[in-house]
Amino acid sequence: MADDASVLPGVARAREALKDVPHEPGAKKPDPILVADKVIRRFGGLTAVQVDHIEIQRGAITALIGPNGAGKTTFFNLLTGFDKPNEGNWNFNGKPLAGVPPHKVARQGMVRTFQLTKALSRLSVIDNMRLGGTGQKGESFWTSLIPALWKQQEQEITERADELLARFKLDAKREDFAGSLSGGQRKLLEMARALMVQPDMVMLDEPMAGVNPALTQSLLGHVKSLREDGMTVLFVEHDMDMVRDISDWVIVMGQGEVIAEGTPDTVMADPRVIDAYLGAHHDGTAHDPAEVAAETGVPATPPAEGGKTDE
Ligand SMILES: Nc1ncnc2c1ncn2[C@@H]1O[C@H](COP(=O)(O)OP(=O)(O)OP(=O)(O)O)[C@@H](O)[C@H]1O
Repeated sequence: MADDASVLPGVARAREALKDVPHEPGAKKPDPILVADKVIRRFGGLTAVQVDHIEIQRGAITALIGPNGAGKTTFFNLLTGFDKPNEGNWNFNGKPLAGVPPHKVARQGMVRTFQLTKALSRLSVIDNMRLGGTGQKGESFWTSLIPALWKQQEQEITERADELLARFKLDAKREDFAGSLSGGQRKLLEMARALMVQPDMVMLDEPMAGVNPALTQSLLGHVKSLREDGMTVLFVEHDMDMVRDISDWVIVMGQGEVIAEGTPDTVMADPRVIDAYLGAHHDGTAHDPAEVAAETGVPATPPAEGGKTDE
């Protein structure tokens, strides 16, 4: 667990709330912001997602991990309305969200970022931010008809965008094309843009991918600050250092299902998790367990008895 657990109130709150939750797939949480049931997504003969039950604790940082192809991104796409399940239901803040399109999901307070950033490269940084602010909670048809109202709203959107750019240290890049930013700066821009809708929950798909080490700490700091601001964070990540550093809870997917849940330490020592990571490499390509361990942070040594070896 991170050392800061004793100093940051958001961390202490989240960990206290989760301390008696059983370490088992589908575990019930004391105050879930998101509850999903029997979510299935098939692509032809392949069942990419088959999640029986999942709960995400409000105000905590939850990591969703699992080997390549486990269904993490597909599950994100389903929850946020970018894809449709064959079956399944989920509630966010007590309201059913299945079948709701992405912009309405965002209005309900659930936003996401993408593995490959979606910043519009030929728009300036500030315009990317402003776009993130359209369709806000409270914006109505009538507002759009009355110039004084939409001008006021436009001004509020720009003010909020500038505040966020300052917070994410992108204010110096305000007028630059988003396309000129580094990979890490784009990740920051995407996170900042997601906050334009003042969400309750932020879903980050591989926030560390392509980020150079100079920006890593800053990105981690921003994710932690979301929790301190009372937001819920759910993120997909392969970087196990990041998972260990910032997560209050970890959910593991393997072949579309939730196979384990718990605190970072217990999950990473769980034989089922180690198996899933090593098993995922039983695909005909040669993989050295040590290499897998280096990539995933999951120890290379399989359990002494009954564990799979990567032969
Ligand atoms: N649009 C699609 N059409 C067909 N198959 C798909 C589609 N999207 C995903 N899949 C398949 O569904 C499975 C789950 O993929 P998904 O991208 O959700 O996994 P993931 O856990 O996010 O992997 P990664 O960590 O590599 O991003 C994979 O076998 C993938 O090939």
